[in-house]
Amino acid sequence: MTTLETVSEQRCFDGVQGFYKHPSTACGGEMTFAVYRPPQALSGARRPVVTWLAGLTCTPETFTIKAGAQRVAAQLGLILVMPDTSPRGAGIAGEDDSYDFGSAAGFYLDATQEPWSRNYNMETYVTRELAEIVAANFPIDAEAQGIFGHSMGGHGALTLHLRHPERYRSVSAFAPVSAPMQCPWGQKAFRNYLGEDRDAWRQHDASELVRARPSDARMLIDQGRQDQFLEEQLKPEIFEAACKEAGQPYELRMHDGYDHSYYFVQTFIEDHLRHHAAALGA
Ligand SMILES: N[C@@H](CCC(=O)N[C@@H](CS)C(=O)NCC(=O)O)C(=O)O
Repeated sequence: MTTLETVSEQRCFDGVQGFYKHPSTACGGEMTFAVYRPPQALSGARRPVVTWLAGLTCTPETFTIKAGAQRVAAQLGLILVMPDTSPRGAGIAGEDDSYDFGSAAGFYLDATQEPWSRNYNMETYVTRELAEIVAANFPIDAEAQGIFGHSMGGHGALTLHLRHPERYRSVSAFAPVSAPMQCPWGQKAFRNYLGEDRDAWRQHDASELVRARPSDARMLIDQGRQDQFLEEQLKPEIFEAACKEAGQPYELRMHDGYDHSYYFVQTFIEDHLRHHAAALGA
């Protein structure tokens, strides 16, 4: 049984916002994550849980502090889980050199290439190791789990839902990296974590995955039209075309004036929380 250390716990909208750390087998070192427990969960009642995957440069604190999600999660009785965006301090040469690869850029996949494969196993970490730790330590309803995220984390939410539809029944994303094989962020990450095999890349590209195995869940995606990464990195039109072709239920909402920041995320976070609560029967 993994030992969980409480870093901090604070009252928030009659629930508890906590930060925790634990030794991780998947990531070969200590990992930190955050959990918000709504008031309904404090008496031990099992509640639906939604995991938030953050983007490049983020930590478990980013969404926790900037998205303003706790007020509505408290109303809806949703437990929120905020993992880190990569292993930390793995000791791999170059891991801290760039903002879009290595530390804070784990891309929610298991690396197959040395030296990254020793620590950078964020898919196993999020979907198995952390999921088990959360289930053992917090009153989640294991049959009611969803996933959402922003940018690199939007990519993670779409791909982890499509790869594990039985675990994550509801899904949504803000400004996701929608076709990573066709953008610089994705190509850099896939080349270094997965090598040159394009078939391996396809298993982690939402636009490729949705064509191969669409899900029954309706995907909610929000995207700002003034997002500085829209054309070069995010490419929602490729994912939209793939969803149409595959018959994947989805709603892509384009918003005038919004950029890539957490001001955009906090504007629409309530819609996403309600989307998950409705899908999970909260
Ligand atoms: N720092 C990068 C941009 C990184 C970035 O925009 N990260 C997004 C996710 S992809 C984010 O949420 N950053 C944290 C924040 O806004 O607090 C740059 O200089 O271009």
